[in-house]
Parts: sequence; structure tokens; C-alpha cells
Amino acid sequence: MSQPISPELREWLVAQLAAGHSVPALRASMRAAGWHDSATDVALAQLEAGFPNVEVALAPARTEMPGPDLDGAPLYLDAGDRQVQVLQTMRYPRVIVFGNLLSVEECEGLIAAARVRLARSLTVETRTGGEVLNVDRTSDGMFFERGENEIVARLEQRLAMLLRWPLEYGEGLQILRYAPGAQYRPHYDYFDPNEPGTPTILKRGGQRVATLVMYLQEPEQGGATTFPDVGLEVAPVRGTGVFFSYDRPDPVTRTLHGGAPVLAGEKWVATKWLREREFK
Ligand SMILES: O=C(O)CCC(=O)C(=O)O
Ligand SMILES: [Fe+2]
Repeated sequence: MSQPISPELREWLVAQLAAGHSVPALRASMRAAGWHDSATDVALAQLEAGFPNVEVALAPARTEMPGPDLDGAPLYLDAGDRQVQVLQTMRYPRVIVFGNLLSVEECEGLIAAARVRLARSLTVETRTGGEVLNVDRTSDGMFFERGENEIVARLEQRLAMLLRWPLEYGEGLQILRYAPGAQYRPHYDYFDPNEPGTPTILKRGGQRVATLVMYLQEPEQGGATTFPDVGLEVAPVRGTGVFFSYDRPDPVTRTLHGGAPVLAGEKWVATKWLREREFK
């Protein structure tokens, strides 16, 4: 977990950058002075990657974040009723691809329960705090209540243990179906702090801090989850899932992501969003 940078170091870095020193030069002099702080590395990497907002890049990050315990580089993680595979990890942005997350029966059960309740997907309209039809997302979707049925409840317990985040901090599971041609254009899952509707949304559970997209049915072609900032594409393989977290509501997290167009077949996903506090 990345620790916050001290205020003194932040001030110093900002001053050095303002004085025209380059990021690689700063990194080199810090290394030479014995600095091997992961928080500083992350901040410098952000600056180097061209993120314009120095203050945001160097601001203290949230320290408590959801995510599995990857100490010792395990290949499998104990999620209570299931041994989940660690297939891929990326440090920045924080992305983890899990295998063996759901059984085929669980995938099919969720689809069957959701199918009868699908409506054209709504996304939260941050301008007003209400919900609207969104042209950026051409899938159909619905939400389960937390613990609504046996499969949902079992899955939520598993995810709480795997991601070490209280079940009560999670939103209800969202199910999306993408028909051929459907897609979800690149977006951030956190709520934009600059939108007037955001304070209303944040009253219930605070910010989103992480997302887990689970693949319930794979299309025949297309439908990867893409992270355009880093050129990553995660294949939508049934029973697997991609987790990503964002320690501040800012593009500097590089968590821009989308669902690429489905070219053939149907793609179904379940999305679990984690909030910073209890989501009542
Ligand atoms: O369908 C996908 O691959 C991405 C879904 C997504 O971004 C979301 O549900 O917020
Ligand atoms: Fe998303």
C-alpha cells in the first residue's frame, strides 16, 4: 500500500519543479540521497508520465485501500469458499486480474436472475445527481440489492474477504449485457469532484475507491476491458475479473477504462464498486 509523502517532501518537490528541475534529475538526486520511498516513486512516475497537475500528483493519497494481500507474490488467494488465482498485476495504475473468481453455475445464475430485469443502462448523472440514459454506454443493465439472493450474498462475502474491504462498503452488484455493437466508452468510475451533483452522491458512502468487473459470459469477439492510458486490454474470460483501485478522484490514477465494442456474441459482466465508507 502506498504511504503518503510527507508535507515537507511535497513542498520541496513542488519547489524543485517550479525552479525548473526535471523529474528524471529529481529522481536521480533523491536516489543518490538514499530515498527509496514507494510513494515518492509513484508521484514521480505520475509527473514523468506528463500528468499536468503537480499538486494532485503529490497530494497525500488515501492510505487505506481495498485490495488483496499480495505479500509474498502468491499465485492463489484464499477467498473463504474459493481459491482465487492471481493472473496479472500492474502497479500503476493498480490493476489485478483474477482467475477462478466465480463458478460457471454462479455466472449462469446471475445472468438468469438479471435477464428478466434488464433495462437500457442508466449512468449516474453527476450534473444533477439523478440518472439518465447515456449514449456512451450502449449496454443494458440492472442492479441487485446487496445480499438480494443466495448467489449475490455468497459472492459479496467472497469479495469482501478477497479485497479486504467491508461488505457494507460495497454498492449493490450491477449487471450489464452488451449485444453485438454495444460498448462502454472510456470513463472513470469515481465521481468527478468538479460536477455540481457530486456532493449529493457522496452523502451515501463517500467516493468510489475501487472497481471489480467480473465476466459472466464471454462474447465470441471483442468486448475487452481497456485501459487506454496504459494500453492494457483485459480479455473478458468467463469466471475471471479485473480489479482496479483509485486512491484519489483524479485522472492521475490512470484508471480511465472502458468496455470495447462487442463484435460478435454477447458479453455479460457484473460490476462491484467499493466506497470509502458504508453504503447504506
Ligand atoms: O464492461 C466492461 O468491460 C467495463 C464495465 C465498466 O467500466 C463499468 O461497469 O463501470
Ligand atoms: Fe467503469
